[in-house]
Amino acid sequence: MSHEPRAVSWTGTALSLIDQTALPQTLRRLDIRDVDALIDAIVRLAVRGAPAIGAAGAYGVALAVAQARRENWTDGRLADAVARLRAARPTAVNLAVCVDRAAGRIPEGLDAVLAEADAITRQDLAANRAMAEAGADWLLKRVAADRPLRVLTHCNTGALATAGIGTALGVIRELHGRGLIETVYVDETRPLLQGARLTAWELAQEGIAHKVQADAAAAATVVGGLVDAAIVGADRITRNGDTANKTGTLGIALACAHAGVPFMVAAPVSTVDLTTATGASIPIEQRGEEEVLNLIGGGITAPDGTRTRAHNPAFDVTPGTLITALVSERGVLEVSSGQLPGDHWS
Ligand SMILES: CSC[C@H]1O[C@H](OP(=O)(O)O)[C@H](O)[C@@H]1O
Repeated sequence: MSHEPRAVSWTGTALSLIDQTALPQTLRRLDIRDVDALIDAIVRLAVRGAPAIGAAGAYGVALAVAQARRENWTDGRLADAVARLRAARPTAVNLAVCVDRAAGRIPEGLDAVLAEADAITRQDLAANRAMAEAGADWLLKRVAADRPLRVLTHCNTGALATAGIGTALGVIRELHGRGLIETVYVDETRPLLQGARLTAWELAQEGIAHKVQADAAAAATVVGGLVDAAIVGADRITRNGDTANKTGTLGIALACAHAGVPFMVAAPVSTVDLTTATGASIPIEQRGEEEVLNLIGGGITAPDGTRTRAHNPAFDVTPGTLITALVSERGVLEVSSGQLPGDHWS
């Protein structure tokens, strides 16, 4: 699949986003011309995925600079808009890092900010390609099967979540391109169904065989010998290899460890946070209860009028000790064997 249309693209005067809340039923784009509209799109997951929100955040700084010029903002108002954009979602480190990179160019003017955002996009595109190849090569050597592979993935880590072909889904695309994917087990990824809606949509566009499954089925799929490997993305990776990713990832890693199935994390180095030592310090986004309860009509009301509550952490943290391979554009670290990002990617 050509990864056009891109999840995030700059039109020259506005930020054009695929509205991921409308997929798979409708492919439509949002024309974003101001910072608050972009913050809303990020919070609603109209644009989502660590590298994609990083790129969107960088172009969002350009929107803020253009808006400041149009509306005669003070420097303080511009700084406040940038700070709100940077904080739109707390877990994916890419958003803060990319907003900081673009904001650092503000003194040079709008063109310099746009140039930084373009560089971020180009770097992610190249990183996707490099990690797809490195991840596929490592996996094929590790599994050493003389047949196409059966893999499991969680959430969406494809062209919709990045500037390129994807992270974990990029590895899967590379394997498919070599004729080495038998099927992909796609976790639906409750409550927002990024797997069932977005990953299935991306795989279907390219004729990559896949089966959507309930998140609750993932452990038995792994332990039952139905997959050769699990490949997931990341939102923040700390110095010791602990990795925050979509909620449900930890359970897959535990099942893989129990079953001796390779567990691979694919992420660009822009997702590695070398300022944070362990996963205990990663801020985990807590999202609205309605996202969990909507499926059952908003929840149950007890006779005394109290209503069902919901617990909705958007991410969980997988210890590096459960990660067989961490692949980025800088190569593969066998984290569970002691190869840590803090030692190798500083
Ligand atoms: C290629 S990073 C994708 C990463 O981001 C997703 O989270 P969200 O859909 O909330 O943005 C998920 O954790 C994926 O692994």
